[in-house]
Amino acid sequence: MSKNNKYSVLLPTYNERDNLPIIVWLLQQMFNDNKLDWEVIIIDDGSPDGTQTIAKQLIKAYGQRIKLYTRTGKLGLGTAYVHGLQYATGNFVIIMDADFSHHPKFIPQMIKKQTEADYDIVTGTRYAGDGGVYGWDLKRKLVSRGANLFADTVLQPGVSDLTGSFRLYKKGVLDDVIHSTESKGYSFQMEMMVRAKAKGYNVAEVPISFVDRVYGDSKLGGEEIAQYLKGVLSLWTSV
Ligand SMILES: Nc1nc2c(ncn2[C@@H]2O[C@H](COP(=O)(O)OP(=O)(O)O[C@H]3O[C@H](CO)[C@@H](O)[C@H](O)[C@@H]3O)[C@@H](O)[C@H]2O)c(=O)[nH]1
Ligand SMILES: [Mg+2]
Repeated sequence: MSKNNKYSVLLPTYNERDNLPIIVWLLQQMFNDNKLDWEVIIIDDGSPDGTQTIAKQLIKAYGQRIKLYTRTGKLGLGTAYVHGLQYATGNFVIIMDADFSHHPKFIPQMIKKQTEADYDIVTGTRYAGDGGVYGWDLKRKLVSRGANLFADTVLQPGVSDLTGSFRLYKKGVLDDVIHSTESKGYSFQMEMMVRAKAKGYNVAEVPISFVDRVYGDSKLGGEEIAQYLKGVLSLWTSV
C-alpha cells in the first residue's frame, strides 16, 4: 500500500445517532491499525434525532479527520454522496452505510484488492464467494435478489452485486461516474456501476457480509422500488 494514498470515507446519515459513534470508532481504529491516511465525511440531511450533535462531539473527540456537512432536508442517498464528494481530499473515496451493515473490517481487503491491478473501483459483493446477507426477512431478500437479477438480465454489466453500496473508488473515477448518473435514490448504486462498466473502468469485487441494522429503520420503501425499476429500464435505452 502506497504511503501517499489517502482514503476519504463518505458516510451519509439520516437518523443514525445510535450508530454513528461506534462506526466512527471502528473506522478510526481500522485506519490507524493499518497506518493509512484517512478522513471521514459525514453528510447529514437534517436528521431530527440529533445525529449532528453526536457528529460534532465526535469531531471534538477525534479531531479534524472527522468532517460534518449538512443539508436541510432528506434529499436522498445519491445526492448525499455528490454533496460529500466535493469536500473529499483523498485520492481514494470509500462509500458505505453508517448503520453497521457495512463493517470497516472489509476496507483493508478492498484496499489490498485495489492495489493488485490498480483497479478503478472495488465493490463489496454479497452475491459472490463468501459474501452474504444476514438479518433480512424473506421479502427484503427477494427484493434485493430480484433487483440484481433484473438489472443483470436487462443490462448485463457483469458485476455480481449491483445494488450494494460498499465501494472503493479512485476519486477521479467516482467524480466522473457520479456526475453522469441521474438516479437520486436507491437505483443510484446500480446506475453508477452500469455506467462505470460502460465507460470502460475496471472493477474488482470483494465478498462482504451485509448485516441488517440494529438501531433504527431502513429508508427503503415502495416508491424507491418503483424508481429502481424505472431506472433500469431507462438505462437499457441510454447506455
Ligand atoms: N444524508 C442522507 N443519508 C441517507 C438518506 N437515506 C439513507 N441515508 C443513509 O444511507 C445509509 C443507508 O440507508 P438505509 O436506510 O440503512 O438503507 P438500507 O435499506 O439498509 O439499504 C442499503 O442496502 C441497499 C442494498 O440492498 C443499498 O442499495 C442501499 O444503498 C443501502 O446500502 C444509512 O447510513 C442512512 O442513514 C438520505 O436521504 N440522506
Ligand atoms: Mg441499512
